[in-house]
Amino acid sequence: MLEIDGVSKRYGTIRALRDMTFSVRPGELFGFVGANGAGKTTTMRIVLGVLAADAGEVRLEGRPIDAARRRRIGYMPEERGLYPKMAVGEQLRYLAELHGRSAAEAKAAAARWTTRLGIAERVGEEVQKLSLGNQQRVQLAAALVHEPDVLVLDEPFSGLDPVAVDVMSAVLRERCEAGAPVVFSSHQLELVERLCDRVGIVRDGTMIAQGRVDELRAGDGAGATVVVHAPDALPGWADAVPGVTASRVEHDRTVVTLRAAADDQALLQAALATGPVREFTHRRPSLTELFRETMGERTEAGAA
Ligand SMILES: Nc1ncnc2c1ncn2[C@@H]1O[C@H](COP(=O)(O)OP(=O)(O)OP(=O)(O)O)[C@@H](O)[C@H]1O
Repeated sequence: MLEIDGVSKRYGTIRALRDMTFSVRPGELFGFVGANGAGKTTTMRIVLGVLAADAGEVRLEGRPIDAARRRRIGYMPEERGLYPKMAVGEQLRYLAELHGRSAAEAKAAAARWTTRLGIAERVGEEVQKLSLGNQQRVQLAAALVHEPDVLVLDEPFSGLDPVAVDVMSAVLRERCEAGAPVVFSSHQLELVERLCDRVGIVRDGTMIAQGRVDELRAGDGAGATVVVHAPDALPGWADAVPGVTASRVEHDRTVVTLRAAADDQALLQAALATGPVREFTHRRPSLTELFRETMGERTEAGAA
């Protein structure tokens, strides 16, 4: 189990993290989501010891994390940490050896992961000559090549094509099934919803909601999502209706988010006032909708 417990961090006057607390269990895929600047990268850097926390503690298997335990983590940093002029295979073997693998183990692991990640033909090429997506595959191989017990990945899916997304997803799932706690940050919320066992939503350096997506849906602050097909309605017709926190157009429908506990009758009346209403159905909010709702709620709470 990887535990982040009450971690705080300032950069000068900026409070990047405030009492950041969450844990990732063995065999669990944890999605770490939040707006730009929310504190995800800072948290991951502290887990890896690249940055020191001002307060709080990171624990692995119940013990404060130290250099030896950190070597058991596979890390994909946001700034990506490869040597641009080194050949792919050489680099992976070097990184595995740096983490204590023998030369033979390093060679076998480099071959295994480059094959698994579809970059076996690139092993002799300099990293800087690869496309960005392929560099990212090498970066994932670099995080895996020492057979880590834990994975911490900063936006591993950004910039990947759909095939690479599938490969990355399958590899992360496999690592979980092998018992590793895996945490990754992402702005691709559909992907996070599809892939993750649990999700943590971070805002202004603190965790404001965490759990399975269905738990977040059932939470006190979760609103309702209503799909309305009112063909004669003008754009923005739902915006001023009491209880509505967001609305957007999806194909020919309006998808409306209602504040938790808000009544849908005002919305129905507003829809009927525009002309015929062909559909008025509640649907389970997606993680994207829950995220917007959570953010909106906090903004309102913060403004109050
Ligand atoms: N080296 C630094 N010096 C000063 N401020 C920093 C530094 N690194 C991050 N910050 C600030 O700390 C806060 C948290 O940044 P962080 O990079 O952790 O967010 P993030 O959630 O990873 O964002 P993104 O989704 O944009 O990658 C932001 O306000 C950011 O501007």
